[in-house]
Amino acid sequence: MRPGARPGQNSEARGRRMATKGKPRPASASEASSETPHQDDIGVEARLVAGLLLNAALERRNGLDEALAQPPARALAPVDRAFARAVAMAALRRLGEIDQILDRRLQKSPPEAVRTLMRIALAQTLVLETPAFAAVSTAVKLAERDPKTRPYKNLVNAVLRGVGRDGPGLTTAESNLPDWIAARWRATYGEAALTGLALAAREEPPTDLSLKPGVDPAAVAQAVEGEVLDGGTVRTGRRGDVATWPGFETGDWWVQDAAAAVPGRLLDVKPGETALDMCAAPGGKTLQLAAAGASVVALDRSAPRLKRLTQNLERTGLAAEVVAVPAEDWEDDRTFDAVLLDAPCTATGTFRRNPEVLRATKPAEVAKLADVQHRLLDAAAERVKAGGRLVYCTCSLEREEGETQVIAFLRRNPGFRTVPADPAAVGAPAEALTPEGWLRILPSQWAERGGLDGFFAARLERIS
Ligand SMILES: C[S@@+](CC[C@H](N)C(=O)[O-])C[C@H]1O[C@@H](n2cnc3c(N)ncnc32)[C@H](O)[C@@H]1O
Repeated sequence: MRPGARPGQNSEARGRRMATKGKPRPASASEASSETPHQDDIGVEARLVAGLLLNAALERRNGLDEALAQPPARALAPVDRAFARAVAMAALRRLGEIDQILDRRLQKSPPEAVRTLMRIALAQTLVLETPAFAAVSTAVKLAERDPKTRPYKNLVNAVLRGVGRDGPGLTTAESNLPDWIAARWRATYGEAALTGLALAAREEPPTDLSLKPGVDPAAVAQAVEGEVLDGGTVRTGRRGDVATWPGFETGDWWVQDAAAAVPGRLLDVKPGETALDMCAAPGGKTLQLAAAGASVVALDRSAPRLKRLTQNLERTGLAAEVVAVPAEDWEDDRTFDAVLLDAPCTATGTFRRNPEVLRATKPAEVAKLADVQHRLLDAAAERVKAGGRLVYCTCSLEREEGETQVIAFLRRNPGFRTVPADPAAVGAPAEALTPEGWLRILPSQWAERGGLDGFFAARLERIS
């Protein structure tokens, strides 16, 4: 299989049997340690934490990462913690399908804590292909442990054994998307694209690396058993802690999804130019601009996130002036040849890497963030020199955070015009090009190569 190719990616979104056949997969993507042991050796504590992580992700944005830093998860050995995270991520990606299977077997909905135990067990058996005896016996032990779930111990046992005996039955990939999101994407992109998005949302993505100038992509690809994509990104299906991979310590590359690398290329900075990255942390795009030889100023309102940017600069030996400030409040009168606005957004395009975004995003947030983007775009425009470029991008699939922003911006700012993108020149799928010359990258594009995150990007130029 090619690096990052998705098992089952050609299957129908509807009416598909859920289990992925074939060899058991390792415990997960970037989340899993390469030391993941046999999953049947891992005990009930890891499963308990998997349930906590799943529920934290369902409750709040960044809930999973926050819960990973809390005592129950931190008390686990690293390998058990990696397993717990992998199970929670698998459950999140396939939550709708798992609930379809459960609901067919349950006459009435059990308490949430019981459902959690069963979700966690089915994520193991049907997605990670953990041996059924390990997943079922640990679920029953966990049910027994808590007075609230104890009365349901036999139900848990019967349901899980029933799925093991009879198979999961038909499930639909679209069931994994919240209804309001599916309805939105259907209306915006059409039924076929929705199917592609739903299929993309089920799978664990490959890892993409952007390289420092002078580093040979073929050599990196060989070292990480990957391939070089159009645009120069190296893609690998390798799992485990990237800090242990060849070239990390020496700063030869940084992790950046193939789509996230497109806006930086679209800005097309030349050595000696000045560039402003207005929402820069954790810095993937700042590194690109610095690597292209620009003199870069990187702003972000979040000092903790900028710490990661500074670490990334140090590791790669690249340079930028870093300022912790809300971009619209930056008291500095410089203007720049190139300005990048990678605006805060709902991040719905990143659902492959962060499946929780689909649960955490609420409809009202789209409008709220669109207001912030509007304000930041106007602040960005003021920083562009005459004849200079502005790239606006978001990792959202919502039109209000992409196309609608640029349409409204060009109406407000007749001194700017679109410079049409050339997808091949920036490593984007050809089908991402819109009639206006912007890029609308969908996670369902490049499906045969393992997909990519969703992004919107437009290149604008100040003509007066
Ligand atoms: C999409 S992320 C940026 C990712 C970054 N460009 C990269 O490639 O690594 C958006 C960033 O905007 C920052 N942010 C939000 N509001 C801001 C504001 N008013 N001014 C500056 N940064 C802001 C957030 O802290 C967050 O780091």
